[in-house]
Amino acid sequence: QLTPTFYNETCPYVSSIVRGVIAEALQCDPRIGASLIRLHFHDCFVDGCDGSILLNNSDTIESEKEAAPNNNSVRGFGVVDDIKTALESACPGIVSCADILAIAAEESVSLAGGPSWKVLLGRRDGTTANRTGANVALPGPFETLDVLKSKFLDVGLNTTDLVALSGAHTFGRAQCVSFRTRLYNFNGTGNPDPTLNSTYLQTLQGICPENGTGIELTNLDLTTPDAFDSCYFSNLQSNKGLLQSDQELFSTSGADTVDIVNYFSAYQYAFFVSFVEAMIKMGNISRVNRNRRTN
Ligand code: HEM
Ligand SMILES: [Ca+2]
Ligand SMILES: [Ca+2]
Repeated sequence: QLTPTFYNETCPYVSSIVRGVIAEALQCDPRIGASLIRLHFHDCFVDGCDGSILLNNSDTIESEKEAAPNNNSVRGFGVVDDIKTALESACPGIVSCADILAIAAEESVSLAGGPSWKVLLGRRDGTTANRTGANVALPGPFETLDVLKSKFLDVGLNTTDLVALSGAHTFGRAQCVSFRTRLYNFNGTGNPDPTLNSTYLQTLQGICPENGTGIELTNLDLTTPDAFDSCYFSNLQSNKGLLQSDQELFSTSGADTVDIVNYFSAYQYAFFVSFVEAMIKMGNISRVNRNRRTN
């Protein structure tokens, strides 16, 4: 059972140490907080929050880092190493890597102006990685809302959690490959995605030429790219979601997610409350409860 007081005796300053390293890294990399919360998400969805995403290839391990949703996309491992180094000097052998990712996610959100919360701690690091699991369980930007919902349900997260957690796209960047089909030939129609604002479409076409490399970067939230706020949801209301999976939350006709988007857009505080609740649920995903669900 996880508890916020897990390191009170053994590493009382763990959170401020993690925060300090991230604050330092943010000075030269305003994107790093976004990258860190994404690592926690991609860890927890695959065999629970056990640090599995951090393991490298070896004779016995096929890393998750090279699974399709992660390869050449997730980043921040150097800062995780820096955090680990700082903690090893303050409290050697105490803090698990899975807990480092959970604390780093919370500190990243609060440093970007979002909510802060008491992170539940006491996760154990696993010794195995699951590349196939990562390919199967992690959501993709071209998936339908129904598929996204079911991937979240598989790990015990409901539709409100899906919408709230998608709000993490209020900061960070994406590569053109993650949304370029929307700009030129959407679903083989030969036309752009009709749910994409036409001015924003032109901007994005300028950033992502049809025959470009696809690794060009742009902000997930065009309004406040580095601030953790509810602009992600107001963007969706004006058809300015970057990923197809973002815009679907608002543009899928008749979907129960539309009211939730409108609510989070109108009441940033409600978004923050639901986001915290969903982050705590996500941080509680364990391999055991996943097996129980899928057996
Ligand atoms: C709902 C399903 C989701 C899908 C389909 C999705 C997909 C993506 C994609 C395609 C990218 C850009 C990757 C790239 O181009 O390299 C991205 C970035 C990001 N995602 Fe998600 N995501 C989802 C949910 C989440 C959740 C639940 C969180 C965290 C709670 C999250 C946090 C982020 C962040 C912060 C970034 C930017 C990372 C950076 O700048 O390094 N996403 N996501
Ligand atoms: Ca994991
Ligand atoms: Ca923002």
